[in-house]
Amino acid sequence: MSEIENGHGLKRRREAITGLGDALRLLIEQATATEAPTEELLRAAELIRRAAAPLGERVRGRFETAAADDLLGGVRLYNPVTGAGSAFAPPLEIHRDGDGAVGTCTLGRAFEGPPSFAHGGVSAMLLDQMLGYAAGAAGHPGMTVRLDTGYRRPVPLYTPLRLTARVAGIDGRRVTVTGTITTAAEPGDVLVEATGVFVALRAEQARRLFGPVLG
Ligand SMILES: CCCCCCCCCCCCCC(=O)SCCNC(=O)CCNC(=O)[C@H](O)C(C)(C)COP(=O)(O)OP(=O)(O)OC[C@H]1O[C@@H](n2cnc3c(N)ncnc32)[C@H](O)[C@@H]1OP(=O)(O)O
Repeated sequence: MSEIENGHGLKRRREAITGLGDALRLLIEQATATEAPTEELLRAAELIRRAAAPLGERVRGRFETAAADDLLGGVRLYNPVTGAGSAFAPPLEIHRDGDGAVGTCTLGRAFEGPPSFAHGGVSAMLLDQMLGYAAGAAGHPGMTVRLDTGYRRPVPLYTPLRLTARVAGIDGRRVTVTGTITTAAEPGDVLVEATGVFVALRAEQARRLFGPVLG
């Protein structure tokens, strides 16, 4: 019997995944910001390789969902933007807000593009997720077919950010969603704005793209 077949086991595993994600994010932040002696870097690399080895002993294949995830219930612990278990995710926390969505996150050194500011691709990634969430929350989930981003001011690192998204229009299978990034302290001062187009998949497209995953 799988160790997570009862509810308690699942809760414990999700907490463990979140704990591992937190540790990995700390590692990435420290490893990116460090000016420690070279010997320390060599020692850390060896320790990290040793820590990674047992995790690699049982892994899932490309089309297998994580045992702790609930794909149809929207639980994606390794999503690279929102996933608590993802070393790569800030993670961005998103909530519904009226007819739209609001998100919060703080970006560390690993997301740096121009010195002391976020990489533009990172802003686009955050907004893609925000806009996709707002489309889904409005009952029109789809895949991104277009994402236009306008960079008005650089996005500062180590600063709490606020992101917004709301559906601007629906045209058949196409949903247009707009969104912004500001700092939490100055929500009226838009740093990045985006407009995305999301397309609802036809049944045949969903089968072709996700059949191997959904089974
Ligand atoms: C609380 C609930 C929460 C929910 C949470 C969810 C969070 C999830 C957040 C996830 C967020 C992250 C999300 C991600 O990261 S999604 C990952 C990134 N996106 C992709 O990989 C999508 C790749 N594209 C495709 O596979 C195809 O284009 C698909 C299959 C989507 C459509 O197939 P196809 O291309 O063959 O099209 P169609 O014949 O079916 O027709 C479709 C309609 O769309 C129009 N069209 C096409 N392209 C464009 C374009 N560039 N600009 C404007 N319109 C375009 C097209 O003209 C047609 O319109 P119409 O002629 O019918 O009027």
